[in-house]
Amino acid sequence: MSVLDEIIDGVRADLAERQARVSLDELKERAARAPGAKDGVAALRGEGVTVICEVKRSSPSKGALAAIADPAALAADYEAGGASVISVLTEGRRFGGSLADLEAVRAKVDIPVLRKDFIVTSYQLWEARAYGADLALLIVAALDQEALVSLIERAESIGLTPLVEVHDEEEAERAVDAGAKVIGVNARNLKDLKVDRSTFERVAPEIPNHIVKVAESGVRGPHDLIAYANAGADAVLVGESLVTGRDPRAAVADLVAAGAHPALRHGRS
Ligand SMILES: O=C(O)c1ccccc1NCC(=O)[C@H](O)[C@H](O)COP(=O)(O)O
Repeated sequence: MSVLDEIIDGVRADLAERQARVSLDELKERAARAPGAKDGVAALRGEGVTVICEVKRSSPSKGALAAIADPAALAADYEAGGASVISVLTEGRRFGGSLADLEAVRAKVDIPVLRKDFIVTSYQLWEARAYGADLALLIVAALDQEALVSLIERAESIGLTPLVEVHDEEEAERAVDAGAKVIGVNARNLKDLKVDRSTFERVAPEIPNHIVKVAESGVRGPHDLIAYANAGADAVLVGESLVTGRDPRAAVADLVAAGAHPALRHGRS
């Protein structure tokens, strides 16, 4: 069984437990009371390369990364450093996240918030909206084409911006065909969990320029952001280097400054 399949098995078990406790109607009522969703596409199409900063406690590839007792305080630091979007990993078993993290972050920051999880049903999209997310991750490798199209449509219909994640050229073609407006190319191979930063350079040409291109994983500092930008990234998504660093706010500010450099715009769409 692949790592992705194992993660999704756990996600489905936890999901069944939540569905038994909270009906879809209750979630929809909660979503109706949530603040209106912010425009994820507009937030990611900034002047320079925009930065998505992740609240990430642990991961299948690295195990424990950071305790993060106060995810909202970390998100506030990210926002103060100039982040455009906060990514909150809500998967509990492997990443140590929760919907409570999402809710706390939403209550603290003004910028859009991404629910980063392994979404396989529309119930999870309603959860995302009910707990204040503005964007939701959809992983092409986890979905057949019919489910991908249907979840993109459902997400957009409830105000969420789908960030559609791909790992190779074939998945990029599926994401484009499905109508994605934001596509993330994840450099972390889901089979062996190794990061190969050249994945973005290889896959990005398959994505038309009207679609926002996000380079995900493996950003250790400004030099990696610059390399992704020169390969055509409009945004980068950063987790590990921020949660393990000493000063997340300063680290984000360094990334944002690098992304705002006028010379980079030549490489961008
Ligand atoms: O991080 C992992 O080990 C991982 C394993 C399996 C599926 C997803 C995984 N990570 C989620 C992410 O996509 C990253 O958290 C995100 O791109 C940030 O990457 P990084 O800056 O390298 O932490």
